[in-house]
Amino acid sequence: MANLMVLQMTSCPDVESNLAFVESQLAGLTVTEPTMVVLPECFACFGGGDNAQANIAETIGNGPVQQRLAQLAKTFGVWIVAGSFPTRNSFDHRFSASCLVFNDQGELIADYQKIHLFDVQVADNTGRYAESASTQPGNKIVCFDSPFGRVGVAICYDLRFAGLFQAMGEIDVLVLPAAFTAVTGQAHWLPLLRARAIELQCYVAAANQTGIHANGRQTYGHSSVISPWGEVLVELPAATGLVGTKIDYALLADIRQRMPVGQHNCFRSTFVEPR
Ligand SMILES: O=C(O)CNC(=O)[C@H](CS)NC(=O)CCC(=O)C(=O)O
Repeated sequence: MANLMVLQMTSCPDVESNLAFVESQLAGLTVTEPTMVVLPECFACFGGGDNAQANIAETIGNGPVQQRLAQLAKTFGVWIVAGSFPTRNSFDHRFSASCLVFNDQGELIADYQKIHLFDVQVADNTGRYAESASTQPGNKIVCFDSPFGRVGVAICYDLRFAGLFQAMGEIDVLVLPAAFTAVTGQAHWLPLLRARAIELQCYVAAANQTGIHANGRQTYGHSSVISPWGEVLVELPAATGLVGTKIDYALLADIRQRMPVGQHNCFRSTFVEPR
């Protein structure tokens, strides 16, 4: 058996207080089987503007926040899917929105850079979002094998682009850190999550930001874990905290055996090797 958990946060610009919150939540867990905890987008720093993020950017595999996450994963014996965190490289002045995956030994075993950037006008008090001004888009699809099965990674706005998920091939779990806005989340968050779960016949573990942030932005909350049949198994509407559920591998196999959409799919990806 294995557990999938999502941590809902109201992250602020202060890194230490956000990390302290993550730590306090993990400290409350009793871990007796493999457990994966998904943190939201910008878990370490949110609402402080692009400069605040640029200031804490680290190179992948190196830096104080990554060290802290590795130590938390090891101490509490959980896999951590560390939302998005700004990472730096030498070929672009902008940072990448990276999702960093640590195993329960504290090893960094995957990193994904958000591909679709939120350059969108929303009918809220922010209005115009221009993520690509500060963020460099990623260009590689990331899936990895784990005690939870094969896991695909996407971040927030990526959720809207079905082609990305079709290209992943067969996965058992989709992890999705997000900072979905209150306005767009109300309209689209759960239907999109459920659609991805139904189409891919996989669990979806989606961790969102919630509430009102330092810059006045409001995020939607409703972090949830969805079953491969598209049911919302657990959901946290507005509060911060952890929720989760066990993965039922017999259910996964049964759904795919009865309705083998992966095999019937005439548009199946040739991009990723079949497992
Ligand atoms: O910029 C930051 O500070 C952190 N990044 C975010 O909050 C990102 C980009 S602005 N948010 C989204 O992608 C929301 C997507 C969304 O809400 C939708 O697809 O409807």
